[in-house]
Amino acid sequence: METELRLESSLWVGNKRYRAVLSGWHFNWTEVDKKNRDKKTISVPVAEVVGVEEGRVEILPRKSVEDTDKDFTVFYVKRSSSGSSYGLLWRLGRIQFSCPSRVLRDQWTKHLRTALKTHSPLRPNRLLVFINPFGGKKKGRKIYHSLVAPLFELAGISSHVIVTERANQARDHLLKKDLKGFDGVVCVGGDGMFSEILHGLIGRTQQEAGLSENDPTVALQPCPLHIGIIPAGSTDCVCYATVGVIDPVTSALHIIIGDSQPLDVCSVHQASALMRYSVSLLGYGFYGDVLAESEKHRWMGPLRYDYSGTMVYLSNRSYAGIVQYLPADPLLSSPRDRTRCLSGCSVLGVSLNVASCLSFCAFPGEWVSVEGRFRCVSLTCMSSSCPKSPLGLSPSAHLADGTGDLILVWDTHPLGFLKFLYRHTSTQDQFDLPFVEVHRVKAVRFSLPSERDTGQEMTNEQKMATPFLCGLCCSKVPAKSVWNCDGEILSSTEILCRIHGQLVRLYARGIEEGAAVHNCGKENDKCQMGCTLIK
Ligand SMILES: CCCCCCCCCCCCC/C=C/[C@@H](O)[C@H](COP(=O)(O)O)NC(=O)CCCCC
Ligand SMILES: Nc1ncnc2c1ncn2[C@@H]1O[C@H](COP(=O)(O)OP(=O)(O)O)[C@@H](O)[C@H]1O
Ligand SMILES: [Ca+2]
Repeated sequence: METELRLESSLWVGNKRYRAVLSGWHFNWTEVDKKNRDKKTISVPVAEVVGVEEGRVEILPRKSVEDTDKDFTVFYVKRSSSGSSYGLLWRLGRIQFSCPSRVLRDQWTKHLRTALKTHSPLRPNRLLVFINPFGGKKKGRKIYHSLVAPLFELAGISSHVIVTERANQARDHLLKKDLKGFDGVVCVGGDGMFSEILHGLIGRTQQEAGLSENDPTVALQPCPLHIGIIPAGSTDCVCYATVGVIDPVTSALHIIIGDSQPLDVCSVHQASALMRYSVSLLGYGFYGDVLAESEKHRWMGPLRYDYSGTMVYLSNRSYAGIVQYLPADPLLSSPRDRTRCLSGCSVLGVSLNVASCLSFCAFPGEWVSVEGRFRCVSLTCMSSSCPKSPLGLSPSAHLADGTGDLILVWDTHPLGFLKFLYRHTSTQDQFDLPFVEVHRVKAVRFSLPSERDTGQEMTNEQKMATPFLCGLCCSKVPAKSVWNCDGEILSSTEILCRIHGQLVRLYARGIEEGAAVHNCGKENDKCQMGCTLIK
């Protein structure tokens, strides 16, 4: 049995005396003062101690060390509300203690360091860091060197940094180079950069396990290395949906303390070839068109999505398609149950087993099939919340339950579609519209109806409702859209998608919410459930 590391003594902070206690999972200190009648204690979980240094140490604005005999400095995670976002910002807290003797100081630093190792086994020692210098507002390098690297250094993490010189360099490195000695891979960039790391690590893991990624029925091997995301992109959806804020310091602290969040991944196949993996948005129709349009305007930076979104909305397109899906167990959860997947969420699941995946061919009866014209067809393994849409594409989706949410938006009047889109920016239910359906699924297949049905002439009504782009200059609606797969355009339209439960792990812990109302009626720190009602 593990022996409890306990240490208790009087310590000084400035000219005030404190009772400091290290016991079990916590380190806390209480001012010993008659005026502190309510005995206000600051308590830090040992797992959230970032580092312990001898002497009086500061790291911001730059590192300074006053090497004294009887002092030690503790750095820890301090939370603050993030204002506009749902999650909490993490900042580096610092406290400098003075001991009556050097012996006691050494005892404190030794005990705290041992406790750290015992209580957070997943803390990384060595990281491989990829920086995309062109992501988002092109600030990746600056963000890493000024905000993240000093924290890694403080925590004793050594990192090998690669600033990418081309697209797919990070993916290729992970597929081919020696990864021995690394505990995790960090990407500094956006969802596209994350996707490179995802493909590199999943591919490498399957190669080493001798599994074929091209076979959609194969049970893929989970990746051993953790992934950390330092947000420096345009949408930063994966970071937002797993941490709750877009903040490099918060993300760096999650990496340092070795937080671990499993994540579902969707594999996308065409015939018997793997096309790509997706974790956030796999979208056909509106989201595919927005991505295709936005690629022409990359020079605009993150604003390209706002511009292209407006243009594509005004082009008023819908597309014919056949969607088949394998529903998940409705007794376990539903995309409309108004729960949210928050830190400590208990809605977990495993991957679709091989037999039920094969049953797509063998037992078509389990699959549901719908056909018609759609504004958009989207599949997401997580909420896909992002700063544009704080509750996301599917607010009750779960990060690690082995399912995805399929959102079908049938063709509708332009104002109806605008209402649907607009609801993503507030807490209004975007699924509570007559032309929208949402299904929790384990697999999806998309195909096109026969050719003569797709190149339809525009009706006069459609022409009137289409004041820009194709409506004014063309007489045909484009026959097909493209798939937006986490920000990459897929080269095929007809695809088979399968959700793999918990295929990768991130240095994150899900969204920590400030003042939330829980299903169990208890407050945040007492709730055992993890899931809360939508605010
Ligand atoms: C009238 C107001 C309309 C607001 C619509 C809001 C809907 C927003 C949902 C966004 C979901 C985003 C899911 C994430 C997608 C990213 O993977 C992808 C690539 O990101 P990056 O690598 O950072 O460039 N981003 C997009 O495809 C952008 C979609 C924007 C749609 C308007
Ligand atoms: N050095 C580079 N030059 C050009 N493209 C790159 C480079 N490094 C990464 N990329 C690619 O840039 C794309 C977008 O990167 P990302 O970091 O997601 O930024 P954004 O969120 O602005 O799209 C990714 O698909 C990635 O493959
Ligand atoms: Ca999921």
